[in-house]
Amino acid sequence: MISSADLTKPHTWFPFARAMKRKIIYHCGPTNSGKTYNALQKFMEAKKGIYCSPLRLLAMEVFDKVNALGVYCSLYTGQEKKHVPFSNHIACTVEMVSTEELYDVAVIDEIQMMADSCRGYAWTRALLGLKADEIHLCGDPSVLDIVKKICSETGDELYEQHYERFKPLVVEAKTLLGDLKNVRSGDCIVAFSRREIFEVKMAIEKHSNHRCCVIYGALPPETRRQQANLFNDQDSEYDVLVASDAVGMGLNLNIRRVVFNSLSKYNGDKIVPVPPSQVKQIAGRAGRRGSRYPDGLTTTLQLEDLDYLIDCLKQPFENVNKVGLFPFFEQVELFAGQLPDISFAHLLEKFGENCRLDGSYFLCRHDHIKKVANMLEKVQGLSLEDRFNFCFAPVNFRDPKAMYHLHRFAAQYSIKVPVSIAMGMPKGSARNDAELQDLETKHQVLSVYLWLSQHFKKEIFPYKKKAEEMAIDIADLLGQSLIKACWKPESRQGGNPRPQQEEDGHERHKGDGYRRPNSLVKIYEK
Ligand SMILES: Nc1ncnc2c1ncn2[C@@H]1O[C@H](COP(=O)(O)OP(=O)(O)OP(=O)(O)O)[C@@H](O)[C@H]1O
Ligand SMILES: [Mg+2]
Repeated sequence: MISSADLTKPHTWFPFARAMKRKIIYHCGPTNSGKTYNALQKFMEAKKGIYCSPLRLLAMEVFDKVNALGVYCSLYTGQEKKHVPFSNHIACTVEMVSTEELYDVAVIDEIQMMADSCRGYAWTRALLGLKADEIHLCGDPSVLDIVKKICSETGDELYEQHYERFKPLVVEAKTLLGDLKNVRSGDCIVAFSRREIFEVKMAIEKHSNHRCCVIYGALPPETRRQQANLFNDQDSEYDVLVASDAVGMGLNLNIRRVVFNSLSKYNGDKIVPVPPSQVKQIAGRAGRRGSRYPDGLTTTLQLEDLDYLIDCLKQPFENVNKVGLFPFFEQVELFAGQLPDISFAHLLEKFGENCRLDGSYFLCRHDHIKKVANMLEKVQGLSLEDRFNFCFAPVNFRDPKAMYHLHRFAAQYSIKVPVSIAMGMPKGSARNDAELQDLETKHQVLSVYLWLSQHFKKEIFPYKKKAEEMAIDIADLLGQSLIKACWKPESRQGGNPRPQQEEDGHERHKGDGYRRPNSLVKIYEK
């Protein structure tokens, strides 16, 4: 009989944070309502502050913005550390936040991600564990109740600050009538697979005078940023953006109208309707304050999708009643003591079956971790802790080449030889989709190398500098390739579109059924 793994009372895991009485300010509201802006003001005014971002791209954006305003700020993500001398401020990705360091002000952006089925634990950990006198949470109202409950357990004071959208989002009932010729300058066409994105780009460039930038999950943040800048730049000829839900979070883009190419997506298993919360978040990208288009519009390509769009926008934010947790290594290690002879993947499975949780928490999905654990099973000489750490490397497990390199890194690490990059630089920008995918994979591999070099002893990953240089060059080549891309996309394995990768937010809410309203509403207020 195995005794259970205890994940109850997670607030007691952070005794130092519990010894403080923290002031928590929840900036609560829909997209484009100034939540992050206001929280960042407090961050910048603080003597010592930390900003926790859902995405590398957003962390980089805050890093640039804050430094440009004269507040020295460092950047800390899984892949890079940019230390700015004399800085007392850090912009980091939420997974990287330290619960050891003391801060005056912390910002946790997109707090509703606590309920994300895969990454939720990182937000929960930040909220429970941050040692900051003042913590600003930014997000929609879906986790407000559960945050209240958590604060009553932790003994922190909670203040709410509610926001409304600066300008209402207007639904265009006309739609594009199924014809991409009807796109206009400032449109962002949203498609949910890489393949669809390139098909849309090709069709628009073939049948109109518009030129398209693209943003999707497999592109490095630097390339996404380059594409976003090109689209935002009024003087460039690139006036249309074709993007996946990778644009859904926090980015400031000059979008006049968000047009949904379709409203269903592959969730890693089957094609499902896009959940309303996500539709709202993406549609909310249109019409940002201070941008060229302060009034936002949204619509669909096909008339038959319009009802679902309106229905999603009308739905109130749902109330989440559980948020994510994942054990620390020490908790897994303690559990492993009872099962000395089983594989790591099996151990994780047993942990999942036997763990006890309080009613407000769920154990985050860890299929990705198990896949890596299985692949590394045969690599001898890795300690339990090494395996645990390798499994968190941000690898796209659907990409066999990337998995091969991760395996190789682990194998070299296990025999304690310096881990090599062993990958040549491409000769130039991509001339077809296969070459483009190759660039994406190469960047992925370098990104994993850089991540490992930050999470393991430096001496074992001595080619960090080289990997950084190569990653910059490849991101650049990807940018150049996208500018001239006009080829038909190829399928990856099996032709299924890929679900979003790690950083782009996972399926958050289940069971959002497809319902059609009877009436058509043209103006939507939130
Ligand atoms: N008081 C303000 N003065 C000037 N600009 C502002 C102000 N408040 C917000 N903005 C600008 O409006 C835009 C939207 O604000 P912000 O990013 O804070 O919205 P948000 O509520 O965090 O949206 P999202 O949910 O999409 O992250 C940003 O470009 C921001 O700089
Ligand atoms: Mg924001």
